[in-house]
Amino acid sequence: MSWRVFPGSTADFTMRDATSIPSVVTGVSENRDGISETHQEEVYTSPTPKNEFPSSTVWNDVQRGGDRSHSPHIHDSTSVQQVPSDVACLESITDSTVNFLIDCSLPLVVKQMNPVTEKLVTVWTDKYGCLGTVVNSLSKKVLTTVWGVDVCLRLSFDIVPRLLQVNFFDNFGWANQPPVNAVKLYYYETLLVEVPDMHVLYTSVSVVDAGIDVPDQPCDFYCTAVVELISYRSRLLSVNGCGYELPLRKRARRPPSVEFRVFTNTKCGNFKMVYAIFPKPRKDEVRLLNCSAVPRVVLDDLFVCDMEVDCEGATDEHNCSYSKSACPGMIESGQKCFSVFRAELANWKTALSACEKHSLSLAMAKTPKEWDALVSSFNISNMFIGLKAVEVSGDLAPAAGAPIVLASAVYKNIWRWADGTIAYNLIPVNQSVSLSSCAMVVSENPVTDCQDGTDEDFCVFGKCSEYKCQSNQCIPKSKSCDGVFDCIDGSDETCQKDHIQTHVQTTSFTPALGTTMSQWIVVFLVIATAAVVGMPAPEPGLEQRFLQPALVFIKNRGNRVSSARNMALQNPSHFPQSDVVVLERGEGTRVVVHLHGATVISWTCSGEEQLFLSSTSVFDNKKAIRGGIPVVFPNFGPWSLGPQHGFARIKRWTVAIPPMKDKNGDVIAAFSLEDDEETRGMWNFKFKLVYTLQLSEKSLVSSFVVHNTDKTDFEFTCLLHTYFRVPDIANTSVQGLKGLTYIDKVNDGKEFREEREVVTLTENYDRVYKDAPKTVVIQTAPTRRLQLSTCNLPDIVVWNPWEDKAKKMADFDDDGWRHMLCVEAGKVVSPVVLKAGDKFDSSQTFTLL
Ligand SMILES: O=P(O)(O)OC[C@H]1O[C@H](O)[C@H](O)[C@@H](O)[C@@H]1O
Repeated sequence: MSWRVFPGSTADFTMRDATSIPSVVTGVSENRDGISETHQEEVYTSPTPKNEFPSSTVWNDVQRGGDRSHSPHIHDSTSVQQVPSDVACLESITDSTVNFLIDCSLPLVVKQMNPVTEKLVTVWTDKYGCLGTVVNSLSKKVLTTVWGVDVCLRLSFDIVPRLLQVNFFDNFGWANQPPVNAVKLYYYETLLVEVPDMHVLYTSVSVVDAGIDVPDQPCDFYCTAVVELISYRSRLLSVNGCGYELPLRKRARRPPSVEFRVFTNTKCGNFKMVYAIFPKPRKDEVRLLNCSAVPRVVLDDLFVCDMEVDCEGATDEHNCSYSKSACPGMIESGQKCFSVFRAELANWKTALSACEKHSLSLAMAKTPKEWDALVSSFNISNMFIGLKAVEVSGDLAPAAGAPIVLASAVYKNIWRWADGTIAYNLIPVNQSVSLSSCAMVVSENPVTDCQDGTDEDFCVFGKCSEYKCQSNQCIPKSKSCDGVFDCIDGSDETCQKDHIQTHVQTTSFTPALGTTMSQWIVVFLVIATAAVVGMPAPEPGLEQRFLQPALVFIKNRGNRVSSARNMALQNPSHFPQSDVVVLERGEGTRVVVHLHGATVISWTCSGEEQLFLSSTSVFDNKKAIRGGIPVVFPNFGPWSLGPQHGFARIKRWTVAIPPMKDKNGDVIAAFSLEDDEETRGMWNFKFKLVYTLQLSEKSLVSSFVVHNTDKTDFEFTCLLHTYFRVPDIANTSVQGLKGLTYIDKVNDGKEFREEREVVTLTENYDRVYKDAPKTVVIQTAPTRRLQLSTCNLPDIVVWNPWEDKAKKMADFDDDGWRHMLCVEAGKVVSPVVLKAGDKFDSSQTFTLL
């Protein structure tokens, strides 16, 4: 059976409440040949249309990661909408495929086969919001959501099995198949994403095993593909970093599309496919994407910590494991910092101008050694290099058969390194390449001897009389704090002018002094294939070989450093400067506090992040932050007077003591919260909370003090709700709880005695351990242990929602439960009774062992 709705078709579509019970009605439509056919359709009718669509739980699910502030509504359930006469919204429906075109200015109604009942399910959009959702009528699960603003996008699907979650927005989306009971559930599935002309599709596919590995064949893999659809004739699909055949196929049709297919014979577990479509940059352009509107689930998969700057402000490369503190957001190698940009560069000149546009210099190599060092350092087989062009005389011409493809045919030059060695394995300078990037040196110790121009061919540092970024890049003053990221590390938009002024030094980044770059020619080589796994450590002695800033290269999109997942969000530059306070101890040790709830959102110790922060956490200064260390006060758990866990975590705190270093280099800061009309509306007492953080080399002390500033006594419970970041929940444990009585909140609050020395978690876990010892030890990774010492916080809650509950939480990553463990010290079993005028002191100390 196939369907097509023509302009003015007689087929009608009933708007209905998806939560009501469907009835089956017969409808009329026309098939591809224009012949009327009758069909059965599930129609939902509801006398009282609801405002939620289709139900809050499902809607929240769809919302995950998206920043969709307005909530969709459903039309009058009784109204009948017709496809407008001037647009054919619905292209075709076959028994296996629905194709629909969304025009955002018009209401849209389409239909889809219900794969289970094989009856049609009506699909509708919000009238002018261009929202469409396909709901599986049996499971009530949203299968598809389309959302457009002014882009029309065509999507088509094969039959979508119930367990496939598909979230398509106008230019990004994701589909994933969640594992059920840790058993793989595969169908033959195809998703087609059609990409408009002059756009680039970024996509990634990951297959994560659902717990059952075939021996010797671990299933997990992660691939990122950048698919350029320049011409529909081109069959090239650029897929890098995959040791497996990627189930992606480019279709030679117009408009170009990419097919993602999972085969039933795949032995592994669930999969995820994420895509984003962006306009293709012009050839001479390094275009950074405005990632602020891209959901985190998409960002994480496609861009974060892949050693390549994709987003404005380089927010995707902040706080990555490869980046040392000397190179914020950049790759450090040989005492230099590199940023790699994706660009549509055809030749050296466009690379150079693209680099200059970012106030950076094109990196160059002078010797084969530098070349080798860079190749090995970045684990890339081919790159662009800088060479000197020298007039050739006959006897210097390359020997016959030498593996040299020289541009000399064009320029009558031969290419040599600065030390005179002939450069081999080159391709002609005028060879155009379709996909490339440039690396730029943006930070280095000042090369002062270069400034007189006598001894160096290249010098990338000069005076910065303008605005100096924290990354040492020099940009025009007018570009700082103008709402646009110009510094690689985004530091020009933190607007800490005073602070930064004091750091402006006499060196910065301007192109060559003394010698112009035009004396050199850079040849672009195209990467064939390479897999980059993490960031290789620089070779010993590398710095000596880097006499000069190195070179320009293109980089494939390598495997992601999974441990860096989501960590970009824990970088303070993600937030308005007024919202976060940073306790910076140096050497990669710092704490970031969001003033919303005085929530510690990051604690890095020697560069290693200790805290989990959900990538779908909402930062709207209203909702509690999901992760870090929220402060729970004056009530732990559900509260009849106000929100769960009280109001402290959702109030804006004041900075009582800004970050200050003591003589040991430790950093202290304090935050306070006092009662106001809103708090008294829930809990009618006057109070003052003082929350002090002290960051040492290996420890973080959080002291929590409650002052009763009221004339009457009050009672409260409180807790520091720490989310630890763990590579794998399976490898975590808590020691020191043996013999304690615990309240099992997932078992009707019954009490049990903990018999285990080493408490591990294998399921939804929500236990309140009463009267815990002052010290427990938390194993957050096989090689990472922390000690938790408490004072006046006698109870310890151990919590992990596990898979099902995590999925139901809108602000929790689907697989976030694997990567977090909450160990929460508090006073929750019995309340603190605090007399008028009195104070309650408590603290917790985490020390890395
Ligand atoms: O979702 P939230 O309100 O942040 O609460 C998260 C969790 O906090 C604590 O660990 C409680 O013991 C749990 O019962 C609760 O689910």
